[in-house]
Amino acid sequence: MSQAFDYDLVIIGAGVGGHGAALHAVKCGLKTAIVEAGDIGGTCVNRGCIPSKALLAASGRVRELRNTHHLKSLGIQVGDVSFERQAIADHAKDLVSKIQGDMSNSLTRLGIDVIKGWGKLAGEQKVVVETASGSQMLTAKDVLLSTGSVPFVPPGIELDGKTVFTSDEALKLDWLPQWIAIIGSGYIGLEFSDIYTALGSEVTLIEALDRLMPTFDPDIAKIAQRVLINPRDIETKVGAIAKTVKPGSPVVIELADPKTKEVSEVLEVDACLVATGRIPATQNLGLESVGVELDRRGFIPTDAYLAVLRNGEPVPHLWAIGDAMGKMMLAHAASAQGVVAVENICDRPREVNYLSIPAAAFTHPEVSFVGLTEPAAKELAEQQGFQVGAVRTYFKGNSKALAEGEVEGLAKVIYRKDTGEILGAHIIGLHASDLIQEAANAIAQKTSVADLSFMVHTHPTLSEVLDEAFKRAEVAH
Ligand SMILES: Cc1cc2nc3c(=O)[nH]c(=O)nc-3n(C[C@H](O)[C@H](O)[C@H](O)COP(=O)(O)OP(=O)(O)OC[C@H]3O[C@@H](n4cnc5c(N)ncnc54)[C@H](O)[C@@H]3O)c2cc1C
Ligand SMILES: NC(=O)c1ccc[n+]([C@@H]2O[C@H](COP(=O)([O-])OP(=O)(O)OC[C@H]3O[C@@H](n4cnc5c(N)ncnc54)[C@H](O)[C@@H]3O)[C@@H](O)[C@H]2O)c1
Repeated sequence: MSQAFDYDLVIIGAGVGGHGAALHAVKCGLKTAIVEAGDIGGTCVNRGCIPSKALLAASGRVRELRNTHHLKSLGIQVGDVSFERQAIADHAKDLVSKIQGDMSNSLTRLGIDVIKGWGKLAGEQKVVVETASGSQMLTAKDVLLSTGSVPFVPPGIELDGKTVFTSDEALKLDWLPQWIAIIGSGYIGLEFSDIYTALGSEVTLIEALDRLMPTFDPDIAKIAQRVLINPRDIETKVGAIAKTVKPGSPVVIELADPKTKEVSEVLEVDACLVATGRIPATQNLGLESVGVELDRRGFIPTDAYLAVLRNGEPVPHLWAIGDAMGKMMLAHAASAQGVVAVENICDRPREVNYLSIPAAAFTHPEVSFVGLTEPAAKELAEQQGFQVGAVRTYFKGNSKALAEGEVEGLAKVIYRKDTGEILGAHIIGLHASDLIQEAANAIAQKTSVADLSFMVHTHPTLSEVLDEAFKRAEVAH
């Protein structure tokens, strides 16, 4: 370490992004400190991935055990299935404390200084931390910003945290409303529709765009509508914005046309979950002390190497990752960026390949994807002059899915017909979130579908759904 600085690296924000960066920094021999104003683990561990997956796991079991038709087809009968709301909530809470504790221990075990307080830049290579016992100035050769994001609440929507709330409160599962409106059909809207309907609530899903799940590949969205929405107690309002939401009993929601803003309908429900996206937590970070301006949407501007930009040029020794820079708001994207930023700090230039980063919605069944949708792949093909192939394989033709009696599902692989390179893969079906990894690795390594078709998959497994797609792809020789 250079003697001129307190640390080689100071990281502001100990979410999964900051944590991943800190662990890699130690591996690279950097003397590291991490500053955290709230709970170690940030959104993902405390108010995101972890508690939501715990609620999905428990509510998913309730759904499964109440599906007498499915159980009967396997020769099983069960009596009445009941659950304790508070016990399910405690499962999520306990998991959060366990993982938060494990993360804190991993930092201290590796000799990383954890400084509790609000961190902000105080000029180049300087961070000031407002701690409970006063302010502390730190100097560092490099500074990494990983301050994450918070829920976005559109104007006109009033939160009270009890009847109108965001995922921050919903994850506590303090009560189960009989009728809940969920605004937004993105990841949070979809996962919470799964949780609430499994536990017996009626859901009204409100989406501003003209189709539900607007970011999914159209074929997948169609099946998702058929298996995740239609058979459940979910009413949908598509092409409608929640213009105003007033908390209380009942919660009153004015729906309006997104273009004219004219009120078209008024709903009275027991509760409302606002799941309309997230905004970066980038205020009061002292960015002005180094002359950096946030972009139009409040994200920290960065280049491909994750260096923070000032008037389009990298600021020396200042880096940003994760939800705060907003390239892909996912936990594993944030930690991958953390590793890449540290590599760049160590003068080993590296970029993140976003096309190979998979994403999943952990509904029942799950939805996952990596790379481009078919319309996006076709657009690229037109620009670059190549042909796109798309193969679809169905879970109903897979022995393992048949044995499980879980046959709803589709895998779709989109590829270049000339090179066989995979451009995108999309799956809906049992364990889709695990299955997508093979396609993600293939994209990262540019493996052709022709080569993948020779790789041997265990029989009988769900992985054969993708195997069949690789074998059916037609690549020019
Ligand atoms: C309900 C929900 C479910 C989700 N599920 C998934 C999922 O299944 N899979 C997935 O990949 N992603 C999921 N996400 C997204 C995921 O949580 C985020 O992408 C991820 O947490 C981003 O990590 P980060 O490190 O960039 O930021 P964060 O996790 O938000 O961490 C930032 C940290 O910085 C701290 N901080 C901020 N400013 C300062 C400051 N000035 N000084 C000191 N500390 C500061 C904050 O307190 C926070 O702890 C989910 C999100 C939500 C809301
Ligand atoms: N499984 C996962 O990986 C997972 C799970 C949950 C959250 N997340 C992350 O958290 C972030 C936030 O999730 P999210 O679901 O809130 O955001 P999102 O951006 O995925 O979806 C928000 C949806 O709300 C709609 N919308 C916005 N304003 C509206 C309005 N006024 N009325 C009606 N509809 C409106 C949008 O059109 C969009 O479809 C995402 O970026 C996601 O990456 C990931």
